[in-house]
Amino acid sequence: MISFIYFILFIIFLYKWYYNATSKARKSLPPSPAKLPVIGNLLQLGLHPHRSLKGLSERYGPLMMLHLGSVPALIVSSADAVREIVKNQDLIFSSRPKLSVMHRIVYGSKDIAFARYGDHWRQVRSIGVLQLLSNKRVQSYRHIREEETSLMIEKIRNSPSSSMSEVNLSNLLVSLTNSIISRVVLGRKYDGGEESENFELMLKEIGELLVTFNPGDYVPWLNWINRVSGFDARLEKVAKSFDEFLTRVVEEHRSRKQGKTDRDGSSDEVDFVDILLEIQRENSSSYPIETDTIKALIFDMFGAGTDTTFTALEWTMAELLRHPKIMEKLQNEVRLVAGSKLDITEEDLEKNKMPYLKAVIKESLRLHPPFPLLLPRELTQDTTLMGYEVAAGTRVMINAWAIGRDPILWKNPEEFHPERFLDSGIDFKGFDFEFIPFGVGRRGCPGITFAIGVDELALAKLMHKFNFATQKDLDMTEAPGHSVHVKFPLLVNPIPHFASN
Ligand code: HEM
Repeated sequence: MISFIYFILFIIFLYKWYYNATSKARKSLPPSPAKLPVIGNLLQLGLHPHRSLKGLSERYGPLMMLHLGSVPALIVSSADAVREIVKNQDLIFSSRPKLSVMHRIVYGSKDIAFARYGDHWRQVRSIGVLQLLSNKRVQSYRHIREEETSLMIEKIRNSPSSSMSEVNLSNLLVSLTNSIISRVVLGRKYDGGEESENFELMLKEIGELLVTFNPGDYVPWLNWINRVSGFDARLEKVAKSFDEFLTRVVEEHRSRKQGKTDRDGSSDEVDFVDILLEIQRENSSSYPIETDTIKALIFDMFGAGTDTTFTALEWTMAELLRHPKIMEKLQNEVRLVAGSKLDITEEDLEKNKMPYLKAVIKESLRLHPPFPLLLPRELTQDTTLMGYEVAAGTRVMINAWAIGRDPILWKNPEEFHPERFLDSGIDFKGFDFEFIPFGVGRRGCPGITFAIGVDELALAKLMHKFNFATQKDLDMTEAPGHSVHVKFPLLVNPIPHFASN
């Protein structure tokens, strides 16, 4: 009998010990919503993951762990957690996961945006920051921004429907950003003709593949679905066409350098392809740059640069159309600076001559960051973050959209109120963790100067030249996707402003 009692006591002891040990371990993991077998929390992401994740983080906290199929994902939804990452652990949070579509398109992640952290990324990032996107280089393309924005104004003015019915402003903004990036990167525009149509179709197809749910990225043994559904075949086809296009672009630039051909209608200025080929020719670095890397970098400039720059402008215009008083205040500022001049130039934007314009763009980026979840990161080492243990290999998603609407950080966060940025000193360069539309740390966006240069000038010119009938009930529904657009194109009624025309 006594041995039986000892046996029971021993079992109770074992149970208590096991319970304590496991609950201790459980306590140190970030909280997690319940998950389904195989697919984990994938269904909980919904069509607009930034919104669903904000809802979940209000229940589970600013650091939570989800399981996207078999991929563990840490969701970061507070400025404090971002501060802790950037200040103390940036290095181990600076890699990217392998995403199959991008990996195939950019030659096995040889670009900047999707390269894993390491020597290759350091090399291409420094080329991007120092050679392609430096302030000086961006400044040298000023005439392209001025010409293309003037062309957009002309198109609106000459549009047959102008002042009578609707102009599709979204299309014009896409075409503006595409034209600027094409001229800067490739040396010429692709507008009109078969080549341009193919180019646009390729970009569209890649965009569609990127937003198509890819089960193999989350549950590797479901990879076969992509083969059966035709997804893999589509990806192969567009990757091949894009490679053929980029090969032609590179060859054209090489032979032009050797004096073999003249480019029709293009200027002699140096574009990004010229710069990259020059770096390859010089071969001065210890890390020679392959032609595939050049092609991957060209893709990056389009992939990371066009959609985002256009989306930021589109949301800004959408908010202005809904807020007539704010639009009027902005028009007054721009028209006052322009004075009797017929055209706004970049000089008019220098030295903070248009503080309200800057505040309007910031406020729009706060409410509508084009990449609401930034770009995904991957943790390279086991770590402890704010008391929670997180394992190497965990995907990290930072909800910039939720942070920009956090009521603890922002007064009336859902309101479009640009005045909050006047005299506040808060900027988007990655040092103010409550406002991070361009990301943070080592992997933060290197294209800020480029993007803001285009957006400020385009917005100032639109405000200078036109009045727009306001649309208080404008549909602000978001389209699903990695970069989040207004779902329906902006149709506007521009009325030329007499004094500035
Ligand atoms: C309003 C416009 C833009 C927005 C909102 C934006 C936003 C972002 C964000 C959120 C990231 C990820 C940052 C992170 O992981 O912390 C990023 C990365 C990047 N962006 Fe931008 N971007 C814009 C325009 C541009 C432009 C115009 C270019 C180039 C022409 C560009 C090139 C890149 C590149 C190369 C990366 C990858 C950086 C890396 O992984 O090291 N972006 N951008």
